[in-house]
Amino acid sequence: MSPPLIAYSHVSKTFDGGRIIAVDDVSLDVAEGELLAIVGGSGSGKTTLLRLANRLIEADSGSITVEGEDVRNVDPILLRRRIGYVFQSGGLFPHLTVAGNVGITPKLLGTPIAEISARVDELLDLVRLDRAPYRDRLPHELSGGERQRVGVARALAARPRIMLMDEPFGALDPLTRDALGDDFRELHSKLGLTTVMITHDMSEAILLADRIAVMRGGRVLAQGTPAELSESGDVYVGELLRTPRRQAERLGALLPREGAA
Ligand SMILES: Nc1ncnc2c1ncn2[C@@H]1O[C@H](COP(=O)(O)OP(=O)(O)OP(=O)(O)O)[C@@H](O)[C@H]1O
Repeated sequence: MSPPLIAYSHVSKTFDGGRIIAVDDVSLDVAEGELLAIVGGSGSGKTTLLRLANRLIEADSGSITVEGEDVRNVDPILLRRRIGYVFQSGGLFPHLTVAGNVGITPKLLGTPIAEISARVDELLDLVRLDRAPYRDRLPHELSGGERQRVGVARALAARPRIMLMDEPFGALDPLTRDALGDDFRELHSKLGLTTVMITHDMSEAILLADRIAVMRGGRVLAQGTPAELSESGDVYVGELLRTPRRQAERLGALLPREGAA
């Protein structure tokens, strides 16, 4: 088996002079080509764990390797160029157009203007946004789903092998969320990405991810495929896993059968 693309080994991070333990002795491997979902309640340490990988946050102890290199030995700017990052709310620059946002990294890298323009078109195609109507719009002229598509396009601009996504579809209506989730899963496979995606929604994690890590109180309680997670004796993990099935059963009982409506 090839070595993990991202590996956390006994990583801890505290804030506020040690009073807040955000990440507590976490060891976690992300294999090449894998889509790993991190699931957990608010404040369980998901975002902190994600941002430790691209050094938006520095660990107190333990080690993190990305593509075999200890992140402490890599210049943070170069590291972030290798790792796409998608924010919960898109995180777009409000004063830049869609093309400006998507092309910002190639521009910073000194790419010639004509090439940037072609790359922007290519990226908009990848995330299924029509070029003509969207290129020149500002972020506030987009729907939430469109903003997230632009956020994904921008994160892919420097052709990273790794994508970190912080609740990318969390604030969207269920249909848009499903469509974006499916589209991203396809992109992930097509581009051969390795992705770590935060979600608080176990159904989304089961549907999209290859493996799931469950966090609570800064610790990873369990990790594995849904089948492996169901073997975990942890009560909280069991509760999280039962929720989607319970919802499906209740909906199944309440909704008329397809065709009968
Ligand atoms: N910069 C910071 N300064 C102080 N405390 C912080 C900081 N960042 C995070 N924390 C605390 O660390 C803990 C973990 O936060 P984190 O944002 O990683 O959780 P999360 O699981 O991503 O939450 P959410 O789902 O609400 O985004 C929380 O108690 C949070 O208040």
